[in-house]
Amino acid sequence: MPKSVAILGAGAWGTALATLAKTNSHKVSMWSRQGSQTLAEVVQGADIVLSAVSMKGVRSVTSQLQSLPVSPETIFVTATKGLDPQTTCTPSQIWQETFPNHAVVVLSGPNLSKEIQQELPAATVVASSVMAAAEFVQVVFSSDRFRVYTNYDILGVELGGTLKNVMAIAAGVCDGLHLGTNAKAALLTRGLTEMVRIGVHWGAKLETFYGLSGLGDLLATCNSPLSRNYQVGYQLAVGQTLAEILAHIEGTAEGVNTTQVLVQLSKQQNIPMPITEQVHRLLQGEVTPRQALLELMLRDIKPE
Ligand SMILES: NC(=O)c1ccc[n+]([C@@H]2O[C@H](COP(=O)([O-])OP(=O)(O)OC[C@H]3O[C@@H](n4cnc5c(N)ncnc54)[C@H](O)[C@@H]3O)[C@@H](O)[C@H]2O)c1
Ligand SMILES: O=P(O)(O)OC[C@H](O)CO
Repeated sequence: MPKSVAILGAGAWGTALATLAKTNSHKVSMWSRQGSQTLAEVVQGADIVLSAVSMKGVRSVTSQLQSLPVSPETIFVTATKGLDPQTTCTPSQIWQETFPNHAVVVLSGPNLSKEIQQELPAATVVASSVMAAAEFVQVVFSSDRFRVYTNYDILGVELGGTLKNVMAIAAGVCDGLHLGTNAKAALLTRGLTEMVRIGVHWGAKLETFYGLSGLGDLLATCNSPLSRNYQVGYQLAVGQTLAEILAHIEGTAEGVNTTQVLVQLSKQQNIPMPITEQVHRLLQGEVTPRQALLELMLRDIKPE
């Protein structure tokens, strides 16, 4: 039975998700700031409203939607991977706070949009406290090239996709400096430890970080030149400035803003995040990539 899917944000990810829903014969309408249709027209009668706007647009889009008549049955899906710099909220927290009576679903996983547009196989996770809503979204997007799993742990699924962007910047640096496979394995493993440490402290489930939305997305993003966050790290390592990189990058590298928010929170809450801290200092221009590496290697020795 075809469903009506409204996609907000016509960037790389919104467009790829629209393709997946259309391939399953659903009725898809898209909204973007530059588009010809109004937000009201696009969301009218939608079974699913899926947001793939970048973090900086989430507040503005939710508040525009709040004043529109949206059916109480409509499910909101968020596919944004970031943290709000003003409130440090995750995107799903903003959606749920704006629409407390609606089901909110997080969609997150190892999903490089260019590979999905090339029709390569991929898997993802849809998480919600309302399992019927997660299952509805699962059916709408599942196909022989996109395998969708459900999960109850909204926060864990959302944080996996968000926190790995910081590690992807570090991984790009690692590859740009040609530090080798041993170094990369150490970085990703210790990076995952850091993601787990803060995520579990905030209430996410440990096991979620070892699934598709955690380890899965970490592996995809940290090993692919298609990742914009990886590109930021790689280009810093080969001598470009952050301003030069951001001026030329195609799309959004959420990890730059996420690092800022995370460092602030980890300091306030006294959670050690050494890799994130060095990524932050590098993005601020306080250390060179080689100095950041040395700082990490020369930390006090300790048990694993
Ligand atoms: N591209 C991917 O492979 C991929 C995969 C999974 C998740 N994501 C996540 O999805 C989000 C979007 O990524 P993308 O690659 O599509 O980025 P993009 O830069 O290609 O697109 C971002 C979209 O957000 C919109 N937007 C930004 N600010 C807005 C505002 N104030 N009001 C309304 N719309 C606004 C832009 O117009 C654009 O349509 C990011 O959080 C990203 O981490 C991306
Ligand atoms: O291009 P990136 O770095 O935003 O990564 C895209 C997706 O998050 C990969 O799952």
